[in-house]
Amino acid sequence: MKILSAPQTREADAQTISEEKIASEELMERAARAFVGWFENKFTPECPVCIFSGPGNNGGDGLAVARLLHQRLFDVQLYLVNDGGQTSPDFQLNLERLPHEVPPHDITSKDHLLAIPDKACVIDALFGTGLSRPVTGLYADVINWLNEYSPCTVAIDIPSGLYTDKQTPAEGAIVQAHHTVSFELPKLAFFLPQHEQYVGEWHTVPIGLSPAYLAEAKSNFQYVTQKEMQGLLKPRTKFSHKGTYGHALLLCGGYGKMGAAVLAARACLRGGVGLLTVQTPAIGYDVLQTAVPEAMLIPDNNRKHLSRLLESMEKYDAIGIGPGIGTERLTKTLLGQLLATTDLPLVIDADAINLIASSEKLKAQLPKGKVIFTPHPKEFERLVCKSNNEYERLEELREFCRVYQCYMVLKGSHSAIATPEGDIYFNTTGNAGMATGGTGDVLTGILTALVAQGYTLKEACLLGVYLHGLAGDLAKGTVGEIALIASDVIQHLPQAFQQLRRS
Ligand SMILES: NC(=O)C1=CN([C@@H]2O[C@H](COP(=O)(O)OP(=O)(O)OC[C@H]3O[C@@H](n4cnc5c(N)ncnc54)[C@H](O)[C@@H]3O)[C@@H](O)[C@H]2O)[C@@H](O)CC1
Ligand SMILES: Nc1ncnc2c1ncn2[C@@H]1O[C@H](COP(=O)(O)OP(=O)(O)O)[C@@H](O)[C@H]1O
Ligand SMILES: [K+]
Repeated sequence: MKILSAPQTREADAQTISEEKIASEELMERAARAFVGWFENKFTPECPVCIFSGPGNNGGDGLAVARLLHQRLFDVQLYLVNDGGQTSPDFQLNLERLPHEVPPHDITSKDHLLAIPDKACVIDALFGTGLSRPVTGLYADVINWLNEYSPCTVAIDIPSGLYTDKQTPAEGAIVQAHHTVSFELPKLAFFLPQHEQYVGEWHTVPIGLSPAYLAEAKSNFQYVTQKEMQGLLKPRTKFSHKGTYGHALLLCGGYGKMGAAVLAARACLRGGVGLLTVQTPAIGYDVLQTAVPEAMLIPDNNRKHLSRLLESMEKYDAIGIGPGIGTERLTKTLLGQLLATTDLPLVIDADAINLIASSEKLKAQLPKGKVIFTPHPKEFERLVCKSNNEYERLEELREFCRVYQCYMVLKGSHSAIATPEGDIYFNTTGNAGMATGGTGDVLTGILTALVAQGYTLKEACLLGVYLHGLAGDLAKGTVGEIALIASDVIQHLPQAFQQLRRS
């Protein structure tokens, strides 16, 4: 699903209004109703509501929400914050529609701010996507005060003060919301870790924006939905056999890190691969044969580290390399030989990324259109560069994938999947329980399995990252976030496949 920029959001609103031949106030009413529908599911009328409206249409939403919540028996206090600027026509209209039981209180100085009741919910309707400069002055005073005293803040559309799709200047105040309820689509800002403290949990509510506009809009940024992923999942056919589902080769494990190989191998098998061969250092032989009996094993000549490239790779369909391999010279040489000689698709993770990051020669050998990198932010920094902020990092991610014609999964809360064409897809599954050693090795196994089964590299990235997060979410359902370990993710992968198939 596309993520729109702030100007595109305005265009989408305008096109909807013109196609449906409705007044803009009607779209605002729809938006307010959608917000109130969400709000009523979350809060009961016992909870007092304090609404802070700014001068534009976001403020107008706040006014319409005040009227609708009052009709639904909520106790509403309404504050109009204005430093003397003009208000929008739809703001004015909704001001006139307010029932007399909801008298607006003007806030033109911070001295006008009144204490917020203990159990109240604050609705932030100061600014939305029309924010045109960093928030300072009176508005910043109100925002700072809310951030200090509001027990619970719900932002309409976007936390006030936060830029929709670019870096917010440091001097601007930003609302720290507990929930953000965005109209129709999430904003790019919601996917970036630096904004967690502002956005809180985000939700979207449909307001019926023009499907034609959404279909035609050009955006390099998308987010992954369950429906799209369901469409990618290939069925297993009746007369298929293990050869149908590909033969994966994993090069992984090292002294003290055989667990990484076990996790990657188990995940690869649970990822549906037909056959799996694992090449590990010789000390891993017993470990793997015992822990993963379904996998075939090729012990390396070297006891502790991978050192020898297999003579023939013909029978394999995909190679995954990296988990637990370390950064020994021998292993670096092997990696160089692999990059120079193979024409198989490669999933490159962990120390294999670090080895490539340390060598321009290895970078130059990367085969075009054949590689998926799966760095976490630190590995990304080594492989690509350090960034000043997360918008810059997204641009560097796109540029790297364009130059090297590779795919990359930049792992995190919303892992970003980048393609050589310059598109970035944000994942929407997963949870903080997955922030534990070994979950990345599991992802490498899953991606290698999907590529070996014939999914394109892009499909494998999208589907693999989604399923990995979904398995993590299902694991959270049984063991919770705190105790979750990487093996739990593998254990819930079967359920993740089944859930996606059924949904
Ligand atoms: N018809 C529409 O266009 C719809 C708009 N909707 C709402 O409208 C919002 C966008 O409304 P607007 O475009 O009116 O913009 P906003 O309400 O976000 O803000 C614009 C107003 O704030 C002022 N302003 C901007 N930055 C400021 C700053 N840093 N300090 C002080 N004043 C500042 C502008 O001069 C203008 O008066 C959306 O986020 C959404 O909440 C929804 O009601 C859906 C329909
Ligand atoms: N807060 C989080 N929310 C969702 N997913 C997360 C979170 N933290 C980590 N993950 C996921 O867990 C995995 C961690 O990978 P990585 O850091 O490489 O771990 P390791 O190297 O220990 O295997 C990634 O797929 C990442 O997206
Ligand atoms: K807002």
